[in-house]
Amino acid sequence: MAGLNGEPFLGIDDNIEKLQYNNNSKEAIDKEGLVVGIGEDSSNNKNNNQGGEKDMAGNSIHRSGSRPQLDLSKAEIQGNSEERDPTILLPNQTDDISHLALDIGGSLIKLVYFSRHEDHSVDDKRKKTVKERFGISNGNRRNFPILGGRLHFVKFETSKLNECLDFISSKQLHRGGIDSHHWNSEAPANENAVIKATGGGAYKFADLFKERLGVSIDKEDEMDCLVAGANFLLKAIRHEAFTHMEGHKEFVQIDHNDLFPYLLVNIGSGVSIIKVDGDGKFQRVSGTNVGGGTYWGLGRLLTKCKSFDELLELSQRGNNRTIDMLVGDIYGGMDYSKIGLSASTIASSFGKAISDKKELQDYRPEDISLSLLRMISYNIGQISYLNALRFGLKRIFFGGFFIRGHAYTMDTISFAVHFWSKGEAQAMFLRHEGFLGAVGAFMSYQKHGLDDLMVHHLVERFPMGAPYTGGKIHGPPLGDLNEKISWMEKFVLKGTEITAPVPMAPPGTTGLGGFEVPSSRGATLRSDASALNVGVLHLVPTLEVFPLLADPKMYEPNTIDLSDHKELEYWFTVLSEHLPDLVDKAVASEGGTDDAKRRGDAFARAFSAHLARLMEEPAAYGKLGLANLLELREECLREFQFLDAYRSIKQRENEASLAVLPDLLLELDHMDEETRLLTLIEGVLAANIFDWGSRACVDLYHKGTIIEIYRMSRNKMQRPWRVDDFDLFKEQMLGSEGKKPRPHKRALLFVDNSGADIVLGMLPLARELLRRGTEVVLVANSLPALNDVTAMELPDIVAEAAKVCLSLQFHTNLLYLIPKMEVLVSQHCDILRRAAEAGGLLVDAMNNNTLDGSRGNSSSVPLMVVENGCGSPCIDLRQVSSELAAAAKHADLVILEGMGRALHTNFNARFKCEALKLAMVKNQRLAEKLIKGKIYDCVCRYEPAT
Ligand SMILES: Nc1ncnc2c1ncn2[C@@H]1O[C@H](COP(=O)(O)OP(=O)(O)O)[C@@H](O)[C@H]1O
Ligand SMILES: CC(C)(COP(=O)(O)O)[C@@H](O)C(=O)NCCC(=O)O
Ligand SMILES: [Mn+2]
Repeated sequence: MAGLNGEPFLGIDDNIEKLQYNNNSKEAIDKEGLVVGIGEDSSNNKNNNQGGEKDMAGNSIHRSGSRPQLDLSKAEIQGNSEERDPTILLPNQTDDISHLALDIGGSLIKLVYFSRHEDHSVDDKRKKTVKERFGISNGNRRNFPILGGRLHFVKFETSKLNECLDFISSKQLHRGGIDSHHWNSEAPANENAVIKATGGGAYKFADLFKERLGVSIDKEDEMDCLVAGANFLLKAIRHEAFTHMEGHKEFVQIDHNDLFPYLLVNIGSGVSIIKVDGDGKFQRVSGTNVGGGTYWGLGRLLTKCKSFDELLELSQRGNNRTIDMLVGDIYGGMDYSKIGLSASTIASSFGKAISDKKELQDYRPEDISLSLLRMISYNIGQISYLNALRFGLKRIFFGGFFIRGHAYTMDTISFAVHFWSKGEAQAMFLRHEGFLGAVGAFMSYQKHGLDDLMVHHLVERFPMGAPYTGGKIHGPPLGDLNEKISWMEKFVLKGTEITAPVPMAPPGTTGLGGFEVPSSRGATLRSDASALNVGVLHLVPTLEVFPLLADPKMYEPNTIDLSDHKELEYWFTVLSEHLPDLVDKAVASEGGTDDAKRRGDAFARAFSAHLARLMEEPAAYGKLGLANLLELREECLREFQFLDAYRSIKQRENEASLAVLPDLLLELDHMDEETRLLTLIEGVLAANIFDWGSRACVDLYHKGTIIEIYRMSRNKMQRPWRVDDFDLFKEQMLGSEGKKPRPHKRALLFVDNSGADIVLGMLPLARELLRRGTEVVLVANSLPALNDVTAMELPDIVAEAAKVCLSLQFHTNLLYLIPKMEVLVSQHCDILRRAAEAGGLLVDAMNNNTLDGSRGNSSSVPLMVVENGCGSPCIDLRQVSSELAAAAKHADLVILEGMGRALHTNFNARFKCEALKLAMVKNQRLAEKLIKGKIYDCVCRYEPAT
């Protein structure tokens, strides 16, 4: 069979080396015109497919029965009431809802505010068809304004209330938010605007709020709010709670059904100790007046520090032995081992200050600060333990801003709890430490329905520039991109502040109740502004857990453990080295303008800053996996408005691949079933080489045209592959000993890259499944990531593929050469078109292109496209789109393709149905680690249903 340029298309080519290294000649380029390369593309085809419909799926964490959630009066069904979930109109459900809640404490004001997503989602034909087919409707979308938005966390010093008021006013948060579409600057201020607030300041400053902002404060009980906030965060945020012992931070998986009872210790200015038995069920069992205010207040007097952070920073260079009286001081350097006290145990905090003839100025402020910090932390830990003991509680969660993510503080508290409970009780900390009350106040808005959200509905993102607005203000993303870029530019001049490490306390305990001095790693404490441990919470109620996961509770998306520091270092280097090239592509994708260059620079700085931050503190943003890093990079690009950096590369590769698709299909159709299946799988593996995220591959692309590289890759496809379950898969598909198995009912194909990968790899495989009578659902990204194909792009690609196949029927040259092919062609070339039509993919694209005029063959099994809900090269199957979840319901085969989706993530995932994982390993280290192989080895892993 003749392929491109008369060469056998799939046949073994013994000139691999030549193709690989010598064929980048001008001639080769001109002949095929298909050189893989960077192209400038000034087209502004920005596909932003974010946001979308909300489907509450009916699962809820908790509903507090007494709270009216919706005003249902005069509700009526809109449209067809026969529909499964018809749209319900709620005329009396008002949207005049406040988007802000406050916790005004003795030291700090905490703000939680909401901003709406800009809804760019277009309900294109594909989406409509998918919705109809899978019975997804907007009807059960709860009409809550809170759905499809973001929660931001900000704090101010209470003494600077004016800054806080300015902030609220500048963002118009008391009026619904300046970035909300529903707010209109011309609209008159709502006379009756009310904002929920808790903490003493809600009483103390109510008049000031009325005066300055014209809003009334609706006061919520502080304890109610603390508990509601803690319960929500513990249930809804995956990596909220962690332990911190001897410098080691570990996230704790909270079992939602086994959360209560627990002890909540909130260390603010003062300390509240609360026994929590359930939602809204709690009792404040104790407290202490020796808390965060004590440390800051006493510390300020004794050291003359100007800020809390300065005081904390001092402690890192302190030595408490100069001030504290140790057991050894009393026992002449010996342990008091009979009662388990080492010589270094503090017998009396500040005890040495009595015997010395020294004055305050004779002590180092560093030592004073450390002594004080240790005294207060240890004391709180001990009191907490005693209360846990009183009620037989094993778990103690610590919140409040006294903790401030500071390693030594947490280690001291943990030590006290561990020591006194003899390891029976466990101290845990919360990432949103000081925001519990504010979150609780926000939840007290009856209409937000926040407490219906579950873990998989929330996505936390860490936008750059988030905490840097207006100097001292911490938390919110800079609204305006320009502002953000300027900030990034200024930051470069300022040096390394943002990347300054958070000191980690090294192992320093004696195990006997003593505590050594923390030897700080960084000389400075990371300024609070850059201690970005809390991101922006995106509320995406359409997300669902992939229903085919065998055991969602045990599921861990990441394959590689980045808690191994060597591993972390390696991947950081890979990502850093890839950055210049990525910036080039991104800038080119936006036309290479000055504005694009400026954004490109800012993106590079922002992403580098993230990397530096995570290198110092890998768990800063929650548990870190490779998938998170790769997603962070894509998010960061989007933040600087690079919506599709590889747009033109993808286009070029698609065109090149579509041009040779007919030849490939003809060859395939000429084969017997068994050879064809093997050739198809080979094809998928070979075409996975087109990966612009892999350094090695990108180097390769400079050595040949797309088709040359594809051929070379194919020719290297010798079995057995490094992981080779092909025979098992073949048996499932074709049977053995004459027994034909039933074809799969529906296959989900998680596709990866554009170009050859989708066109010459996955589409032919899809076509084979369709030919066998299996419905095929192509699962593709919702948003661009590297050169991955998106769900939005797929219908056009499928339409083009169907078109070129169809043209085959009229390819007289071919028919002349192989007369028998005529029959074959007319039987099979139509498969893609008919299936795509049945799947609703061709409505627009193919209207005028059907050559034989026959349309709408509904007897064909459908080929469909669903979006996966993500914009990353990897996929976390705990958070997928409702489309995908719906499509999965009747699927009995899952095919995951590519390194990101089948290796970095999901390599170990188990499914309720059969699964095939296909990828080429395009990274030497991963090949060694994962499959004890080498770069360009292939994985074909088949797993029966579990
Ligand atoms: N930037 C800061 N300014 C003042 N205090 C801070 C700061 N960061 C952390 N803290 C500590 O946090 C405590 C306040 O914690 P928080 O949970 O906000 O309680 P409150 O509601 O009483 O203000 C302070 O007493 C202090 O110990
Ligand atoms: C980002 C990727 C997972 C994409 O691979 P794909 O899923 O397209 O097969 C991969 O390119 C990757 O891991 N790149 C970094 C490693 C490297 O440059 O070698
Ligand atoms: Mn990819």
